Amino acid sequence: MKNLKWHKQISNSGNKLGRRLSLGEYNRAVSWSKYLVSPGAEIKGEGEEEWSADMSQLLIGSKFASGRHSRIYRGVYKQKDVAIKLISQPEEDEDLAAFLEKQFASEVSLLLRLGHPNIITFIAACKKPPVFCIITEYLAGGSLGKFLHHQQPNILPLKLVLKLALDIARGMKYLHSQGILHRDLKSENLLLGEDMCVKVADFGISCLESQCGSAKGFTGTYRWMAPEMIKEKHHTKKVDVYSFGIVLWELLTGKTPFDNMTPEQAAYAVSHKNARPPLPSKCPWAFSDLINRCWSSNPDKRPHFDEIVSILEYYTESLQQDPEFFSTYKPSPTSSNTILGCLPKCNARHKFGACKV
Ligand SMILES: Nc1ncnc2c1ncn2[C@@H]1O[C@H](COP(=O)(O)OP(=O)(O)OP(=O)(O)O)[C@@H](O)[C@H]1O
Repeated sequence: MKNLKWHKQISNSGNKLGRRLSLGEYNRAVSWSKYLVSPGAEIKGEGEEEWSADMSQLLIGSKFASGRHSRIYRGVYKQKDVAIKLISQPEEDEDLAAFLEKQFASEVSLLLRLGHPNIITFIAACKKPPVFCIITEYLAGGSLGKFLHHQQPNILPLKLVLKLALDIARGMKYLHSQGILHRDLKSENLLLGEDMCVKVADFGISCLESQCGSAKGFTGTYRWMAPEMIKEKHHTKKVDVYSFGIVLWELLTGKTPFDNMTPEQAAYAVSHKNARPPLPSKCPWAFSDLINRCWSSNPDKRPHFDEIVSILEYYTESLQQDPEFFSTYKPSPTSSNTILGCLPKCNARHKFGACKV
């Protein structure tokens, strides 16, 4: 909170704080915020009382990121550092406006029911068409994608790769245990908090498994998207496991998947030619085996997150006992059975310290 220069206070009392804004910034801030400050009638829909933000308690700071249809601002809500996602409905495109409203409602209703150290914490939301806002905890480390792209390729210590992978897998295991599919798991939607704790974020296209429907007209991100989803076929929780395999590859390489292709070319190569990003030549077997299983073209062959968490915990425990674990660990013909057979005895425990809630 300390170093923030607030440029806008969104409350009934108007703009109280501020550095000088550039004209562009000022126009943008005003054009977005006028909807939030307008005193007009605010009709609360069903269940809205539960999450509706008290706007007099909200300070909006500077914009620090953008999504396809959103802008993300830093802010303070009830004395807590927060991130505020502002979504604005375009006036000229009714279909998109309706889609964004539906997406907002769905994201809020899913976020409301979640509570886990590896899932972003929802704080409140506001609905003042044509602008909606979602307030979540602010994660100072930014996205995992940004973090990885600032590293030299292939040099993240394996211990850190393991810790980050385990955080993500635990968040996803919890999400699936709640019957929710994320459907857009990628390094840009994974945020870094204190102590390099990773939290899963952006539930804009997530759904309850029972209500997901087909993937027709789907807007996920091709480079991370499972082949059955690209083909708009029936899909299950296993689409997230596929995306996790790609994220694991990103953690090991620090690269963007299929960076020599357009997203559409990547989608075609994955779904019609079974293409996958190349594994590094020195990739420890323990990781290459897990990645290959996760991004298998047959969803049934992909492990569940329960198993992924167990495997990663086993690796963590083994690495603590033997610093050479990754270079000495070799596959046996029944490799995955070997790991799983060992798990109850190993009773692997996470020693990196849990993320703070
Ligand atoms: N709570 C937060 N703390 C820190 N950074 C955040 C937070 N929420 C979002 N961001 C940043 O903003 C970016 C976009 O956020 P988010 O993915 O939620 O928006 P979006 O509109 O759904 O984007 P898209 O539709 O393009 O996926 C993230 O990649 C991240 O860098």
